[in-house]
Amino acid sequence: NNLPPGPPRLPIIGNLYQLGTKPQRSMFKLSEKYGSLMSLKFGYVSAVVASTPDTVKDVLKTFDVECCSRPYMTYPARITYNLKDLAFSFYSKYWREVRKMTVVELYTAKRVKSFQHIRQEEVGSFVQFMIQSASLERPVNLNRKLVKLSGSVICKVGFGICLEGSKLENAYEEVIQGAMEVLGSFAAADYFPVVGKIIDRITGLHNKCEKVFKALDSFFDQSIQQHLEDPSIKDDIIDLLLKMERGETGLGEFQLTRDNTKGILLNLLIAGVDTSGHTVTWAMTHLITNPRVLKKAQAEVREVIKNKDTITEEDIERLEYLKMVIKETLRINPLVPLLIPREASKDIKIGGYDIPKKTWIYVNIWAVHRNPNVWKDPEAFIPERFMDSEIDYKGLNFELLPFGSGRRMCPGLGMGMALVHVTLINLLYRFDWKLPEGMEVKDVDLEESYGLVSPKKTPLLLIPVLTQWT
Ligand code: HEM
Repeated sequence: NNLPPGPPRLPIIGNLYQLGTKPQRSMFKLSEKYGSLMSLKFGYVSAVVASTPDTVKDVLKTFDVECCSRPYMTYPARITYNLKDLAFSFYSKYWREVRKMTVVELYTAKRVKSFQHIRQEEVGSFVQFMIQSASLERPVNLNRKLVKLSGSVICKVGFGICLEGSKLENAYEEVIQGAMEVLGSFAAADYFPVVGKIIDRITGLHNKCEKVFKALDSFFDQSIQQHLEDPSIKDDIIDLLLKMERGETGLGEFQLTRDNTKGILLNLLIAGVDTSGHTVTWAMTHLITNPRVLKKAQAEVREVIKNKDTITEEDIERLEYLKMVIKETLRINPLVPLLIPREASKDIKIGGYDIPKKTWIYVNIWAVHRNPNVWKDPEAFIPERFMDSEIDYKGLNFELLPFGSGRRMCPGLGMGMALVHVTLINLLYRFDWKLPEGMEVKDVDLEESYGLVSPKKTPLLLIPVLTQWT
């Protein structure tokens, strides 16, 4: 075969030793030397990595059908009730039915709009918390508070229950973060048959997966039980899934079981929570370290919103600079830097190279978003680069793909971005921000941690300051 070039590999482990703790960065560096389509070997798994807009376009557009399945991954399979979900299941009739159903039930613009009052309510309580912290001049851990905010919204939208008082209330952060680590891990079990499972037991990955699975499972049981006991909770996604289980309505040719219901719910919880919350944390991190941008964004928000008591999602449209700030945040810190791995479902040829069937395909959008041929001074946070630019994140511009593109593109874009915008508007409109005593801008680090998502590694601590707009 004429495979894409790649770095030399060690016997047995292949290139695994080169991934380090931040695979997106290591792969980016390697691609600068070995090319925009690069071969890697992880144990017995052959993989390719696409790292530039052109090669990514080949994978996500030209060969979307051939590249949109997912490989079988041991721990995602366990957490998703053996691939009964949307994000990790193979490209199949089942996936198509679940995607169609969840898009209609949750992700259309109309549905997203219908959940506006929930976002409004939850952001309202979040603002109240900030006001208290501001009056006590107490630093707030924004990572934690923002993930909790998106968790509260998702619990109400998807599960019809309050996060507070639920089985996840106290373990919430730990469970979601653990799930992301397990889902994004380069697990030995996937690359070394038999012995890999033993390695994962030694490293603790197996146990972590079991712990996370049990916590999530009992949360799903609780939400489902609540629906079964209280007939007044109806017309939400759980209600529909339960009707499908009972055969009152169908999902194509499929008869749903409780595991299908839980698998589908899992995506909603996991995909919806970390992503939106951490995107706002990254935006605030870049704003506090770029006072010029913070000032400009605040001035715009305050000018447009003026003295309105309630900030609505209709206000977003008029906030041109804020939208650029968010785009720039998603460019520098795409929350899912390698997307979710794909697998070639047949032999294909990309850029003259052979990609054999069953090859795992990684799309390194972290690298795409730093491509020097597209982005001048790529590490600098400059929202103005989007001024007079057509580039958007909706999957049509292969230079900016925080939500992916093609058949597997994130269906939750609208829901996620509505929360990101409305939260950020509130934070900028109502408060000024300062660093905790003794800290300076240069002390705020920009290091990300790696899992399926890449949040800021050390929490962002900021003190909200009351203003005339609070
Ligand atoms: C800022 C917020 C978000 C970002 C940056 C984001 C990003 C992504 C990315 C990059 C993917 C993988 C696409 C691929 O593999 O090609 C994805 C998949 C997915 N996302 Fe999102 N997401 C966000 C919010 C949400 C929300 C709020 C939900 C649901 C409530 C959601 C549900 C999903 C699902 C179900 C998938 C799997 C789709 C499939 O494989 O068919 N996402 N997301």
